[in-house]
Amino acid sequence: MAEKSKFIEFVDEALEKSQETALSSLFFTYQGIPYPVTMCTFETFQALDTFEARGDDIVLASYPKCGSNWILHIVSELVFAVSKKKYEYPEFPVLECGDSEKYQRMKKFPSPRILTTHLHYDKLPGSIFKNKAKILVIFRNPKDTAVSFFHFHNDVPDIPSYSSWDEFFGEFMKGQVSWGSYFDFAINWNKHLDDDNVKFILYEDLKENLTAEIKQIAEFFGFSLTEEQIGTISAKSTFQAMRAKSQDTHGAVGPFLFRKGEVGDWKNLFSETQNQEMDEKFKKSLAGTSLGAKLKYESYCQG
Ligand SMILES: Nc1ncnc2c1ncn2[C@@H]1O[C@H](COP(=O)(O)OS(=O)(=O)O)[C@@H](OP(=O)(O)O)[C@H]1O
Repeated sequence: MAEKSKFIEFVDEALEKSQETALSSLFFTYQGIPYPVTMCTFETFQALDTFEARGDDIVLASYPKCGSNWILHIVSELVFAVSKKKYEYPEFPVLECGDSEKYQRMKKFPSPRILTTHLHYDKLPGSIFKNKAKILVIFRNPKDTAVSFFHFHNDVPDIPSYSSWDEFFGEFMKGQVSWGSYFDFAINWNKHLDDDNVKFILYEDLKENLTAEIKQIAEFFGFSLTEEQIGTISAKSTFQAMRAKSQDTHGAVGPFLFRKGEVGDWKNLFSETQNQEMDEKFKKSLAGTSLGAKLKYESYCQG
């Protein structure tokens, strides 16, 4: 049997810890943001300051459930296409997850290193900016994000469940979920989406025109690929293709992580009152901002 990847090894350990963790003790707070004790530690956050980014690191930033694994797959395939070397994850790719020694080990990893993160913009290690690593940030509409987050908790047998969608919705709106508030995350990123070395993409655009978006991602990272190569990567990056392989790539959690992959699933769970509450929150926090426009809220969250 093939050796377990670092990715699956880490996920399996987190699931094991989750079995013994009640929802009420799932989170610890670091610098005002709740994180799951099953994946993050205080010591690792302290050690994060020692992380030395490189100019050729590839940083993939997102709030949970916005398509992090999707862009990780796409970018890994792009790296593979240009280097002809399969990108192996020497560590669990989420920068802030794992033991506190990981940043020392990472010093030895060859470039380009692909790092994913759910950290809010102002919590990212300063060396990422100082050394001008490129950051691809993916956003998804907040209603589908919340629904995906809820299902992940309640569908994966070992992860602590909420008593109901209504309970989860309340916690999501308060930002009392892993990696904190979607809206704070968005507000934090809003001013930086047009910064040098930052590229914004929208889950819904990726869904609508995968090939064109992959081309743009390749251009952003300076990867030169033929139309044919882009087409091949696009075919391998559809929801169906990724879900079919999810057990091999992500272990037991795979089929739960690649759950539905649709736009508009929120219509199956949101009540009218919840719709109004989120629309109001969006209006107060993001409407009229650059990110607010980029999210195309009216198209994806209303009607
Ligand atoms: N290829 C492709 N096409 C469309 N949608 C996709 C794809 N890959 C992942 N996904 C969907 O992304 C959701 C999981 O998001 P993340 O990978 O960010 O999750 S995590 O925060 O890292 O756990 C989760 O959304 P839901 O299906 O709505 O739950 C995944 O299905």
